[in-house]
Amino acid sequence: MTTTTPHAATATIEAIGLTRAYGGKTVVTDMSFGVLPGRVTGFLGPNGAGKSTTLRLLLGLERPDAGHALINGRPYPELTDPMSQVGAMLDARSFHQGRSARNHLRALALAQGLSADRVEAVLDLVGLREVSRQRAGGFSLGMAQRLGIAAALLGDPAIVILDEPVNGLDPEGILWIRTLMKRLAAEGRTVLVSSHLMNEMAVTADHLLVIGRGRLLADCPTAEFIRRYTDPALYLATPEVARPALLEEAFMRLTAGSVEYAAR
Ligand SMILES: Nc1ncnc2c1ncn2[C@@H]1O[C@H](COP(=O)(O)OP(=O)(O)OP(=O)(O)O)[C@@H](O)[C@H]1O
Repeated sequence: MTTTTPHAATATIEAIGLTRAYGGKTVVTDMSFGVLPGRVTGFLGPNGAGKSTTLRLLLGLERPDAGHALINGRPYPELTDPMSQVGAMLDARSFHQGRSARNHLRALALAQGLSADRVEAVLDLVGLREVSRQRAGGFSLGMAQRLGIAAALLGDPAIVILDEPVNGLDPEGILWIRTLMKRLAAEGRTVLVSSHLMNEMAVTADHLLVIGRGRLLADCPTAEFIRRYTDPALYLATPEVARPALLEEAFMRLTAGSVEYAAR
């Protein structure tokens, strides 16, 4: 494994030896990393690599078999005002299908002691005001993603965790989420986003955590990852401005032995 960034004291998300097994199969193994504020960190891995499981462990939705995870220095269940510290979207469609978008957000705000003003603020932020009285169950995937992000941002958290936020979106939706993630990072927030879309991560993520078969394979800036894992001849032959496009090649080379469902 390559670690070029030491676990700085300012990491707001920390995984320390996280390990999780299902039915005797270990899917996350001794995973340790720190995520820093002020940049977008991409969490990359092939299908089944353990990305979602790791995110659930960070958020206290599952208990690790070994190791632990810290959010702002504390395990998630010990956070006093969790939605104000960390906002997450793990599954865009996890809302009550019959409720309007506004009522869904109001219920979340009420449960967390957040003001109703925050509901209006996030509706504006994600561009759902016009449709906020419509039944969320009838939303398109793009609208559902926006609602999920609105819920994640309800508490104005300094840490934002998004699991595959651009999956299935049209170019306009992808551009919107990309711009939002960069803006949140520029505001000094910690942004951790999982994806298996290389082109997207190449232009969005400043830093990468790459995993394969439940193990951390790389933890370094995106540009360094590309330089390190691309075929050297190809890297040198590629103009600097085009190098983000090499992320896929670098990723494939690094994770070649870690693909769970490869065609043989
Ligand atoms: N609740 C569960 N019970 C049993 N096995 C599980 C459970 N959740 C995940 N797994 C298994 O753990 C492994 C890692 O799954 P996980 O969803 O974390 O990977 P992922 O990297 O997010 O994959 P994808 O990109 O396909 O969503 C997979 O083999 C998956 O089948």
